[in-house]
Amino acid sequence: MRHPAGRASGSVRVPWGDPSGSRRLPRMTEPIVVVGAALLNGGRLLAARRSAPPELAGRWELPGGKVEPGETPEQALVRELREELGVEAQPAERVPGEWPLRSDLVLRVWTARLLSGEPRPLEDHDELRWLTPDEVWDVEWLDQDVPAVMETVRLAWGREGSQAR
Ligand SMILES: Nc1nc2c([nH]c(=O)n2[C@H]2C[C@H](O)[C@@H](COP(=O)(O)OP(=O)(O)OP(=O)(O)O)O2)c(=O)[nH]1
Repeated sequence: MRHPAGRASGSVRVPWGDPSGSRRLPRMTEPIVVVGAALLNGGRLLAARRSAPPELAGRWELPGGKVEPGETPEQALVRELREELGVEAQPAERVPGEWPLRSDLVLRVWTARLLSGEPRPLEDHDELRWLTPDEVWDVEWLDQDVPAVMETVRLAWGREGSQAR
């Protein structure tokens, strides 16, 4: 029996129903990288509250967005912070780890330094907060961001990212 996927994708050969007997496996697609900025200034971390889509609205995240083709994650971070917050920032250090967001998206985080401007929620967000280490768990982060924020806290402030509020 020929699998429907075999008909749908002309260029990818599947081992079943292939008269040439090719054993090439279907190509796996790489997830799109979403770069999150752990923007730090004066010992505080910037958190942004999403305004869309409805299933994410009201929850807090690290500002950023998808890396576009031909861009490095660091370039994407600078572009996204300019677009979303109207600031100039400089990426500093990669926060170790990566966190799946959906099957096709993965979150990677860099710390970043604010170079100029005062962040304003221009796109995708309706509120911003600069959080001290003691306030970092006062906002309701997106569930998938919690481990990323824990690692960020560890790297930036050298403490355990305990979720104790
Ligand atoms: N920026 C950002 N997005 C996150 C985080 N956590 C999380 O689940 N996401 C999700 C929300 C979105 O589905 C996706 C990022 O898309 P986006 O809408 O912010 O990125 P973008 O500006 O490049 O989007 P687009 O409208 O151009 O497609 O990742 C996070 O900490 N930061």
